[in-house]
Amino acid sequence: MNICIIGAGYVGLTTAAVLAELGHEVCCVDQNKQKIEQLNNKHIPIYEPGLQELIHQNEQRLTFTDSFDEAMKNSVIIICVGTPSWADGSTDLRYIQSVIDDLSSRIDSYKTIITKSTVPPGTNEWMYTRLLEKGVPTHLFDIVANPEFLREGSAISDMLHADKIVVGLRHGDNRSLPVIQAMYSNIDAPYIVTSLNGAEMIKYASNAFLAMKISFINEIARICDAFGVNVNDVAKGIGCDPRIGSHFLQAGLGYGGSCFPKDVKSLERTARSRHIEPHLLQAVQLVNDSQIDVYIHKLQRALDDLPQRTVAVLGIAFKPNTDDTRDSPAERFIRQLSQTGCLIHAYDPKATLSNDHRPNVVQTKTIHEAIDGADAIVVATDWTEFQQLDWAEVKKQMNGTFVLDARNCLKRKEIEQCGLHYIGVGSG
Ligand SMILES: NC(=O)C1=CN([C@@H]2O[C@H](COP(=O)(O)OP(=O)(O)OC[C@H]3O[C@@H](n4cnc5c(N)ncnc54)[C@H](O)[C@@H]3O)[C@@H](O)[C@H]2O)C=CC1
Ligand SMILES: O=C(O)[C@H]1O[C@H](OP(=O)(O)OP(=O)(O)OC[C@H]2O[C@@H](n3ccc(=O)[nH]c3=O)[C@H](O)[C@@H]2O)[C@H](O)[C@@H](O)[C@@H]1O
Repeated sequence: MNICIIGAGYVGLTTAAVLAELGHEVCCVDQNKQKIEQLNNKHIPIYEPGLQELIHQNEQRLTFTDSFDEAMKNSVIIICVGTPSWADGSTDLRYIQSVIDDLSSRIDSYKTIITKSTVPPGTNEWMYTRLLEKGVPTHLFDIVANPEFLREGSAISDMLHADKIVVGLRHGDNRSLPVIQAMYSNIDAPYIVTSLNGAEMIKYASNAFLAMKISFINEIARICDAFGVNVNDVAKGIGCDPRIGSHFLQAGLGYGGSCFPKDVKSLERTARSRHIEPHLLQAVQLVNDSQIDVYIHKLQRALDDLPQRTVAVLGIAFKPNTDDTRDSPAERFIRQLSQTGCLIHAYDPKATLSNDHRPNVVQTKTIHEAIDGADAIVVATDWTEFQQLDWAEVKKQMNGTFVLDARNCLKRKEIEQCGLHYIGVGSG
C-alpha cells in the first residue's frame, strides 16, 4: 500500500516507521524544511527508543519531503499534525485547517484521509464539510477518524502491539474500513468501529480517565502522608481489584507532557460549549496544578534558609525515556523552585532545559556535576539511571543529606541506610 503521512513529529515518524516495517511504501511530508533535511541526512530529530534503528532498517520504503504534490501521489493520507491548546484551553486547529486547505486543491483521484491527530468531537465532520465546500466531489474522498494511543518512550511497541484500533466512519462510508484493515493487517488488535464523533470522544475520554487516575492517587498520597501510610501499599492494594487495575497509580509530581494537560483542558471546553459543567475534569486539573506546591513545601520545611542552598534536580523531561519537555512537571518544579532564589543544578540524560529559566538554574552535563556540593537532591523524573544511584557515593559528593523523591520511585531504606534523609509524599 502507498501511504502519505502529514506531520513528521512523534506520532507521524513512529507511524511512518511502523507502517514501513509492516511492508508499506511510506512518504512522510512536513512543512518544516529543516526537519525534512535532517531526516534525509539520516538524522532523527527526536529521541524515541528504537525509532532511529527502525527508520534505518526500512529506509528503502521510506521517503521524506516538504512537497505536498509529491505526497499526493499516494491514495492513503494520514494526518499527524499537532493540535495544541489556545490560551483558553480550547484546541488550536489551525494546522488541521491548513492541511485540509492544502489537500483540497490537489485531490484528483480517490483518497482515504485518516485523522490520527487528537481532535475535539465534530472536527472530522467539519473537515468533510470543508472539503465539499472547497469543491472536492464526494466520490473522490472519505474521512476516517483513527486516533492514536501510543505513549512516548514506548511508541513503537505500543503501535505494533496496540490493545485496540479505533475507527470512526461517516454514516454510509463503506469504502474506508477495508483500507484501514489492509493497512493494519499485521497488527493483531480488536477493532472498535464507531462514528467520527465517537472515535474522537474515545480518545479524549481515554486520556481524561488516565489523568483522573493520576490525580486520584496524588490526592490519596496527600492523605496517606497525614496518617503515615505508604501510598505504594495503597496503590498495590486497590490495583489488585480488576475493576480498578494497577496501572497509572504512581503518585508523584503530577501528569505532564504534550497531551494529558491539553486534552483534559480541551474536553472541559468541549463540555462547556454544550453547557455541561465538567466538575470531575476540573477537579483532576486542580489536583494536578497544585501538586508542585506539595513538594516545594516539603523542601522548604526540610532546608532552612533555602535561598542560600544548592539543590540538584534530577530530571527535566516530562517522563523517562524521552527528550520531550513539553509541559514537563520537572520543568514546572524547577521554575517554581528557582523563584526561592536557591541555586539549581538540573540534569537529564536526554532532555534540555528550555531557555526561559532564571540565571540561578544551570544544566549540568553529568549527574555527578549536579550532585556535587548539593544540599538536597530532588528526583523529578523517574529515569532508571536515578533509581540505580549508589547512594553511599552520592552522600560523599553532597554537602547536605536530603533526598526528595518527587516520583515515588526510590528505595527509601537503601537511602536511609547510607545516612541520608528520605523525603517523599505518601511514603509512610
Ligand atoms: N506525542 C504523543 O505521544 C501523541 C500525540 N498524539 C496527537 O498526535 C498529534 C501530533 O502530535 P505530535 O506528533 O506529538 O506533534 P509534533 O509537534 O511532534 O509533530 C507535528 C508535526 O506536524 C508538522 N506540521 C504542522 N502543520 C503542518 C502542515 N500544514 N503540513 C505539514 N506538516 C505540518 C510540524 O512541523 C511537526 O513536525 C497531536 O494531535 C497529538 O495530540 C496522539 C497520541 C500520542
Ligand atoms: O495522547 C497522547 O499523547 C498519549 O498520552 C499519554 O502518553 P504520554 O503522554 O506519552 O505518557 P504517559 O506515560 O501517559 O505519562 C503522562 C504523564 O503522566 C505521568 N504519570 C503517568 C503514570 C502514573 O502512574 N503517574 C504519573 O504521574 C507521567 O510521569 C507523565 O508526566 C497516554 O498514555 C497515551 O495513551 C496517549 O496516546
